[in-house]
Amino acid sequence: MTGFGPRFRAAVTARGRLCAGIDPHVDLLQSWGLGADPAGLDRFADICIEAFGSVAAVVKPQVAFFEPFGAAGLATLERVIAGCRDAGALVLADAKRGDIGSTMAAYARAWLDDSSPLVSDAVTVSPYLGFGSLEPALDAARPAGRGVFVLARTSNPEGASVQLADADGRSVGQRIVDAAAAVNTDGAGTVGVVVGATRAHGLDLTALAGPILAPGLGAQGARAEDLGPVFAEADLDWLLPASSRGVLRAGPDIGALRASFEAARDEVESALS
Ligand SMILES: O=C(O)c1cc(=O)[nH]c(=O)n1[C@@H]1O[C@H](COP(=O)(O)O)[C@@H](O)[C@H]1O
Repeated sequence: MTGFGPRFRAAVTARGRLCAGIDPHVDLLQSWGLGADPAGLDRFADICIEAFGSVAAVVKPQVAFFEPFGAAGLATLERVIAGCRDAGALVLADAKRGDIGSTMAAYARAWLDDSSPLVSDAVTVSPYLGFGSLEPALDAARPAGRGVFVLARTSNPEGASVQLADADGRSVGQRIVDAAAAVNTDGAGTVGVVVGATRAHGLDLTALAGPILAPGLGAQGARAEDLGPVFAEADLDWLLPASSRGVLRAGPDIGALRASFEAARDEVESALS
């Protein structure tokens, strides 16, 4: 089985470096003329699958926006995942899971195991219970060629108080990056990190050898031209900037939505070239 790293690299080489976030905020549903109900969510999902599935290297459904609809929301999320994967996109489930190892194993089954209707190509995880607690997710991801994206330096201003804290001479965020790099020495690129595009992060990412998800483009204020300076020291072939609302605001017309994604992706590619 090809590791997640090579699968990621092939996808971004073919389709470009922009992750399409699928975040069905209630105000977006309303501005698309849809109800904030299961039928509206379903229509939003269909439009996103159609607009992004065949053009984006990676799509990232934000699980939190499906959960308020209960079983119906999860059924829609299953369709988003399967529909986008069928259309050739890698699906990164933005679930930000994290728990003690035995519970982490259940999260790994949910998001990374073929037996689950939610199986995705990768999932976001939180390392707050210690990087080692993520081991069951890494063990599930590795043999399946799937990936795990670990929060390191998030795009929100509040992240600094924890992520920049000193941990024996390195920041907490740097320790997460270094732990990810140690796993990736096997060349599979199983572990990615999440580093917001919104500000200087102060991390040394040079040894990572895995993907860098960089949310914050668009609605949170980061621009394509910020990416070069913010990630000056990183290997830009691993960079995956992400935008959700900034692109989604162009809906509900499928053509306009896809054009908005493609314009943002082209801006990223020309800024990084
Ligand atoms: O893991 C993430 O994707 C993530 C990490 C981070 O540091 N910041 C961040 O905004 N995100 C997610 O990325 C998306 C950003 O959405 P927009 O601000 O609408 O582009 C949301 O789904 C966030 O939960």
